[in-house]
Amino acid sequence: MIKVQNLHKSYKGKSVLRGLHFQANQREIIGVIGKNGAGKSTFLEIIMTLKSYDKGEVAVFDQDLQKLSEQQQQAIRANISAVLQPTQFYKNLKVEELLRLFKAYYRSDIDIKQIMKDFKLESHKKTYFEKLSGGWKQKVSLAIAFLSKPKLIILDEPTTGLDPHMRNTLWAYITEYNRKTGATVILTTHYMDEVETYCDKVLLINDGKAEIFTTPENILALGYSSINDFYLQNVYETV
Ligand SMILES: Nc1ncnc2c1ncn2[C@@H]1O[C@H](COP(=O)(O)OP(=O)(O)OP(=O)(O)O)[C@@H](O)[C@H]1O
Repeated sequence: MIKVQNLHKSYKGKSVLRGLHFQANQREIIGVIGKNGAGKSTFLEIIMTLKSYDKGEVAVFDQDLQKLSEQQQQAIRANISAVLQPTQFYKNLKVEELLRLFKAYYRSDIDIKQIMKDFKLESHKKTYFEKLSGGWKQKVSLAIAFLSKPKLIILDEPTTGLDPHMRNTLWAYITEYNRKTGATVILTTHYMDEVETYCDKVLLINDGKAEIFTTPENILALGYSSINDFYLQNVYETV
């Protein structure tokens, strides 16, 4: 699905990624972790073809991103979905209307009633998006992301700000969607319990590189009591 070799990216001389290696196969759920500012979002945006990079190779669906025309990049984007940042555009629409709009946009055959049930959105289906709390907005954005039936789904901190029930609902949907469709899911998170419970692999970005890229089981087999314990012992706090 994705192969990244020796990826380098800097912003105005500030080096963020410095030789990152990564690979994602079909059906994998991969958690990307690392300190604030480690470069996780930058990495996801590069894979999504939203950001350029300075050096290295990034292949998505077997195609080298740097060799693609704008049109070919569009074709790749059609198979990727991401959590959309809510914009002004959402403001004057009710939850159900928004979902119907995106269903039409993606020409999706997903049943709106079903997706509202899966994400437990029914009680707010007639609420205007702008009136929802932050967590509910996040949940609706996630439901929209799944509407396009992507082969690759990229989620930047999808559970930040969600209460435990909402986190549970979201993870139930991610794992079920992954099981049913074989889609690959790559997400960033600061919750190490999510990595331990739900992810097939974990990528720790530290000093611009993949400090670790393996299964949570392999990390625990090294003797750590949890992924959180591993993180705290290996990633030094920025002071
Ligand atoms: N457009 C930009 N221009 C300049 N610097 C940027 C830009 N985007 C990100 N950066 C810098 O690059 C570094 C990595 O940012 P990035 O958002 O990728 O980190 P992150 O790991 O996702 O952080 P967090 O966990 O806080 O969300 C940070 O120091 C950030 O300030």
